[in-house]
Amino acid sequence: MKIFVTGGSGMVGRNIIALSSSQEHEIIAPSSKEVNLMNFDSLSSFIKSERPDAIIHCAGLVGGIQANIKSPFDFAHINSLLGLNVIKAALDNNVEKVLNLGSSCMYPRDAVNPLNETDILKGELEPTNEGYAIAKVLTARLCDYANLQYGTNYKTVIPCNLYGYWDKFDPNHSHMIPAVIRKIHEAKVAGADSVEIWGDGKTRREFMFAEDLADFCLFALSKFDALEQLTNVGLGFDYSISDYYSAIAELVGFEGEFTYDLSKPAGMKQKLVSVERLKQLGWSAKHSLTQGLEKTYQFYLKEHC
Ligand SMILES: NC(=O)c1ccc[n+]([C@@H]2O[C@H](COP(=O)([O-])OP(=O)(O)OC[C@H]3O[C@@H](n4cnc5c(N)ncnc54)[C@H](OP(=O)(O)O)[C@@H]3O)[C@@H](O)[C@H]2O)c1
Ligand SMILES: C[C@@H]1O[C@H](OP(=O)(O)OP(=O)(O)OC[C@H]2O[C@@H](n3cnc4c(=O)[nH]c(N)nc43)[C@H](O)[C@@H]2O)[C@@H](O)[C@H](O)[C@@H]1O
Repeated sequence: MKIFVTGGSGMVGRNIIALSSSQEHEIIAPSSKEVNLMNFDSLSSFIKSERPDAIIHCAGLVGGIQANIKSPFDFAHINSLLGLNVIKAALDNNVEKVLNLGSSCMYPRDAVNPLNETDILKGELEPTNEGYAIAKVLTARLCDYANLQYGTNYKTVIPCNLYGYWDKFDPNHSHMIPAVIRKIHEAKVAGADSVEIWGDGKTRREFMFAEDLADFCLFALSKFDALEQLTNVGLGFDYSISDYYSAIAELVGFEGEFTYDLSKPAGMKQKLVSVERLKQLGWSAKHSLTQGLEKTYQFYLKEHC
């Protein structure tokens, strides 16, 4: 299968490309310099000339809670335009399959956990990432509407939080796990006696190793007709922020104390996605938290230290 991976130089995209090399797929993954997805005409002519069998839409402006709070307009504008362009260009060029990546932040902030795919748009969004969430809902709905109006086969997966190889370790953009790996590593190297936790540590999150999501995306393309319109991709369990800090401190060998900065934003109290549809497909993630953290820390040491 010829697959156009948008966002191929990002964390999820690079994990998909790394995994697909061992399978019989032809992957095309231009960077934004080669094909700027914000430019509809260049995107559409790229698809017209390459004629992919499928698109996995990973491209986006993506970041942690602090990045989303700082740039709500950019997160809404860029992610909406990317979604509009990719789905319209796929439609115009008769691309057979689109696998669109949503995010668990698109669920209502107060929805009962675990979050079901039927909960989308049933309540107010989380203010810290509302712009990004609106863009994600828009793109998912565009896939639904294209299928209704034109009989296409465009589907959306909704991953929980992710971490892993090729993650962002810059604290201005990082999600929690890469930020905490860097923070605790630097504290250990500096001989610091404490590390600060954002919030009270009681917030809960579900983090999946990105290589496992990449494995699911390729699995989903092979079972595309069995896929529902919306499918959560998660672990089925979560941990508190304090649990993550303790697991990373143990991995790094940091024996200091933790302090709590309650002025820091905590976002949604919990974002655990239901894995009922995932179980029906017969897929589950391979890596435990310990295994995923170990691989990510080794990657950080090799690439960033
Ligand atoms: N990371 C998470 O925790 C998480 C959780 C749930 C869902 N997701 C979703 O998974 C997908 C991938 O996330 P990620 O963590 O891999 O993001 P990432 O590492 O930030 O990668 C984003 C990619 O999008 C590309 N991109 C951005 N603007 C572009 C443009 N105008 N034209 C072409 N390419 C453009 C970037 O390419 P350049 O570098 O060339 O600009 C980059 O390769 C996103 O849709 C995200 O919403 C992520
Ligand atoms: C999947 C992503 O989820 C994102 O929300 P969200 O899980 O809160 O994003 P994260 O930045 O991963 O934060 C997760 C939780 O970890 C806490 N946290 C504790 N220490 C730190 C730290 O040092 N750095 C960071 N970054 N967090 C930290 C943070 O307050 C929040 O409650 C959305 O903003 C994105 O748009 C996207 O949807």
